[in-house]
Amino acid sequence: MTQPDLPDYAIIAEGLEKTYAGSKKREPKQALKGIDLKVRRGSIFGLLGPNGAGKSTFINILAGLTNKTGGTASIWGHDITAAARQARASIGVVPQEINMDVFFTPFETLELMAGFYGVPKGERRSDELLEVMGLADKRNAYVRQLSGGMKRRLLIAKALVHNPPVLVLDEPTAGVDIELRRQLWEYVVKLNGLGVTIVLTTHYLEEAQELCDEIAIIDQGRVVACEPKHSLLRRLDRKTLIIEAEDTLSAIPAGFEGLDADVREGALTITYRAGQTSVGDLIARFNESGQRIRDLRTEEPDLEDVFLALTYNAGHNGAQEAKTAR
Ligand SMILES: Nc1ncnc2c1ncn2[C@@H]1O[C@H](COP(=O)(O)OP(=O)(O)OP(=O)(O)O)[C@@H](O)[C@H]1O
Repeated sequence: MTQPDLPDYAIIAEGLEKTYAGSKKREPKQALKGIDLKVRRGSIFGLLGPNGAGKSTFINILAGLTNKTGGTASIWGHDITAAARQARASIGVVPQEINMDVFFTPFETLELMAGFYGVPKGERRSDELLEVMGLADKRNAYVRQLSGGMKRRLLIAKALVHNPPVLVLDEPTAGVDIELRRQLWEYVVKLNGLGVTIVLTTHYLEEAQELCDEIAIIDQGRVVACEPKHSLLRRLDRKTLIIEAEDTLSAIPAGFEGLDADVREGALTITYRAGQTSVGDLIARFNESGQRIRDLRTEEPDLEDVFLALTYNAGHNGAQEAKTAR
């Protein structure tokens, strides 16, 4: 602990396992095969993985909705089994589905939820939450009159009524248009600025890349990566150099034998390992070939490339779905 009473990690999972019991018709399913994860306090943590990787199972265990079958987990320093009540009080979960009683107003919805959590009347923050989530002017409207984006914001507010230091968002923007997604993420960043540790699952890898400072990738019930975004992106140690010549190229110039080079749309594209080859060497080779450079640029791998490389298992299409979901 660096500050009194504040844990260094908002969530710690060690060897967390879940096997769903089988039935006559169904084999038991081991959804989590020993998850080790640490979510740093104050971070925006992305939990990524193909469909069926185990993300929802993991979140449901933390939320107290599903029982683990092995390992340990703690939220804000509280063991989810030994100190279940404190652990549950430390986390708010925004579910994938919109599940609200449409006949209540946003204010009533939050008050009811606060009552459910046993928050005394004097300590409730319904109006403050409506303000933070940009819903103050909808305080007394009926939920059924709210737009999709407003409903999602209300769901976030609902998960925050008991003032949890950790907020988990399970695919909060699935099926939401780009403008609304951007708006929702602005609120999430704002909450993080107010000190809330955020864990989110998303299929939109570009957004995870933009928003998250730490990322875990889960595949088939196992963690295949868990590290700061920047080190994850460096993992591939791969860059691409694109050189446009004064004259449009029709073939790979001499000197690039043995390298991963190609001519695309008249430009030379070379993919290389940054640790082994320097841009200077590649440019020198190009000049030696007698060509003159008109323009050049480099491209670095993005989260999608890393995700695909780490979850590339036979029969998996989740990564591909993630790619097409954008
Ligand atoms: N109640 C259940 N009974 C049996 N198997 C289950 C149950 N819930 C989930 N599973 C299985 O456990 C595995 C992990 O599922 P989970 O929903 O945690 O994955 P996910 O990563 O959240 O996927 P998605 O991105 O599609 O939501 C899958 O193979 C799923 O079919």
